[in-house]
Amino acid sequence: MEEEERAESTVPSCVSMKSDWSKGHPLNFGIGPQGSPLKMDEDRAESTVPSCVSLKSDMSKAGVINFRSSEEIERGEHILSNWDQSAPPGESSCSQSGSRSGDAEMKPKQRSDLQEVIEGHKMSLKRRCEHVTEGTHEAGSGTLLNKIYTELYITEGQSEEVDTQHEVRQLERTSKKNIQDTPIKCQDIFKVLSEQQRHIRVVLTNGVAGVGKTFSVQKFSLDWAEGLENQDISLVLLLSCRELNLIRDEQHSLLSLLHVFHPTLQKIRAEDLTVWKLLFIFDGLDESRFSLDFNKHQLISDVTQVSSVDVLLVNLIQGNLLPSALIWITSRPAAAYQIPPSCVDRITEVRGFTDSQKEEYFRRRFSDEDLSKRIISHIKASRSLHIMCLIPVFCWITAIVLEDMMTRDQRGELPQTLTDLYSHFLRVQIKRKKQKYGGKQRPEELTEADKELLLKLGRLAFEHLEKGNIMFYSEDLERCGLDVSEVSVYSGVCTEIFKRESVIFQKSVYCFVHLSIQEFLAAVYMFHRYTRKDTAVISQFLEYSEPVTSLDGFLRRALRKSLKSENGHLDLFVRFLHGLSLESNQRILGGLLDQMENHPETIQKVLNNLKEENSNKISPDRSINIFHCLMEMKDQSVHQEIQEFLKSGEISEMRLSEIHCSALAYLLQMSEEVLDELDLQQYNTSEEGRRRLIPAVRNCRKAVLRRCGLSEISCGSLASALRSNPSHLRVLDLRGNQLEDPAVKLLCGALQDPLCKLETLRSVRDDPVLSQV
Ligand SMILES: Nc1ncnc2c1ncn2[C@@H]1O[C@H](COP(=O)(O)OP(=O)(O)OP(=O)(O)O)[C@@H](O)[C@H]1O
Repeated sequence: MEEEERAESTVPSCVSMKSDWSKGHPLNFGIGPQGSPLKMDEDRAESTVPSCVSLKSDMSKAGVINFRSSEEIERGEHILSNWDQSAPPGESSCSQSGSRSGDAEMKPKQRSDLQEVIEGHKMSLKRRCEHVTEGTHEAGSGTLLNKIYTELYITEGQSEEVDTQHEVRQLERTSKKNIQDTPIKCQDIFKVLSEQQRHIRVVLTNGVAGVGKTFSVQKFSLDWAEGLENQDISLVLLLSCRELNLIRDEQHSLLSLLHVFHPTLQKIRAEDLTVWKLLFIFDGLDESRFSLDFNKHQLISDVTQVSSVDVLLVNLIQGNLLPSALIWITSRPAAAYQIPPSCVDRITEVRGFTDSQKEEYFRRRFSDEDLSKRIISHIKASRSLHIMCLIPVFCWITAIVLEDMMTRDQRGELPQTLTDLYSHFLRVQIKRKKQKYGGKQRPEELTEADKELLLKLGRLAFEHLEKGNIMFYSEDLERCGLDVSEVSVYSGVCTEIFKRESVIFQKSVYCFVHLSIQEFLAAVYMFHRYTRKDTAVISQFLEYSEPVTSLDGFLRRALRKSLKSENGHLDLFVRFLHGLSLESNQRILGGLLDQMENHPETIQKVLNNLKEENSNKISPDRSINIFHCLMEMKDQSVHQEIQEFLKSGEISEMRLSEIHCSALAYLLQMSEEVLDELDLQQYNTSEEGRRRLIPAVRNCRKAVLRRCGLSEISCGSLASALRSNPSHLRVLDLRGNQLEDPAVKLLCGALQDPLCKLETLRSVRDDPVLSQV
């Protein structure tokens, strides 16, 4: 890959998910001249495209958790400790722990037994947290967390509106969050840091997919288990929500639940729990399949009282059960609303890596200093990659791909789009598998058996993506024709694609290492079905009975289906699907997909369809994904035209199509400059085009949306913009719109939100409700 080439690299971005995965904005805003709506820094003038991330996924890819049986633990792991129960002074913020109050009444034998239990637990927790599956070449040999763990940028407070939108968009917005919130270190998460703060009992940590929430709780737990931090806490009890799902239908007491998930604690008695200072960590609330009802539930205050898991959780969080226990919940933003703010003493947000932390990550990851330097300079040269690397999981994927490209003899072009990046990623995984097993073919070549296996994984990925599932059981695998033992071998080798997550009660749970990988494999599978003319699968997916015969027809219907999804769970998938239609990406996949001979006219048709797609009934926020699909197909025309438009400074001169408006909305929204005024009437475009500009309201001080024919759907977008944080909007002019009741309700809700900082609202004259707000 040539240096020059890289500096020009464009695209995108990426990731999704329920994902709430990501935020980059690689688009080139640098060119706003004086008088254009944007004022931009010169050094950004060369930047190109966007980035992005998605994922609802709810899967993080931290280490495999192996629950060991209590017999195992009893057999060999009693550590007679010299652990000092007296906590180092000043470590904790928790005034009400009462943690050791019962110790005085304990007999020495009892106390030493308990110390033993705690030491055993520490050892087991250490074992669980010290290795992660990140980037390992060898099956089963996880990397040491401490070797690769890089400090993350975590802040106190919440910067983004909590909504249920797709993670891709959340990530995209994240990239421009202002960096003025107070940073907080992971180990200080329960500490009182200012005089205004009171005792911190419940902490809620938000963050988009892949941003490092699981890594943070693992690091916190490891430091505690190794005796380094937070030693005033007697027991750290790490419970991942995806594992709690496994006992969703069972009845448990809090005590028996702990025995199930932490067999080392078998000897613990109910009274121990009430006198010790405990910390419960619930990692990945977004992955939980139970619904927490804080208003109406059974009251539980006894750790031996049996109930359902969700009721136990609600009582713990509300403080009815073990009121002095500390609670740390992590979640993607879309699910965090489940916890009422009144129960939460501190909200933090993991925001990923700052620029210097990104570099630190690559330095830690590669012992070869020269290689890490080259990788860092490559990433810096490509604005889109650099922005994507704000999210650690993309650092990881980028590191794997670039390491491979740079250590290979023949060097290809640096990945420009997400599909490029993920295709390379899959190819590297395949190669690793080959290197491990040897074989006659060149490492890149796939055997028929490999293809078959990957496509079955793709089917699993697709079928469950549609249903919103990210965890699978053996039965699910079998239903897709996957042999569980085969998958174990495969996942053992390609640990970065698919893994066995945990084993509880002899039941294995599997998942893809990240939702974006599930989305990518799902797209590979669907594209393969298309090339094989599998009308049954295609029609079922598209919910369309007529056979789809052309590539452009297939992609158009897939796009429409994705736009219909309320939470955008197919957005990244459909972006990948468009990217996979390019021969260049099919080639990277080394024969996994049948190489299609696409006539340039067909590709042109697909591009035209994207540019002309009518999104009348689609939220303007969602319409931006159409522009991302275009970028995924490496079509720069719309992007360039918008750059020209911004450069010209004559905003009312050029006629803007709807896709131009989505591109512009994206650029304005992601710009680091806040626009003084956005007046939709100034743009020479259709009514629909004007509506597509609404997402840009997020990044301006005054928005004039007069006579725009605002519908309920566009008001939904507007309401979300009003709630965004930081909120720049002070003046909103809505005159000349006939708003229906549901639209007014949406706006009223947003106007009452504490995040909304609006000072002046010029509303519809004959809409008394809105004018009163
Ligand atoms: N602090 C860190 N240092 C180094 N790598 C990190 C760090 N945080 C995250 N990563 C990388 O990003 C990946 C995803 O991180 P993690 O699983 O913690 O994200 P998450 O926020 O829990 O995501 P999800 O919401 O999808 O579960 C990790 O497997 C690792 O490769």
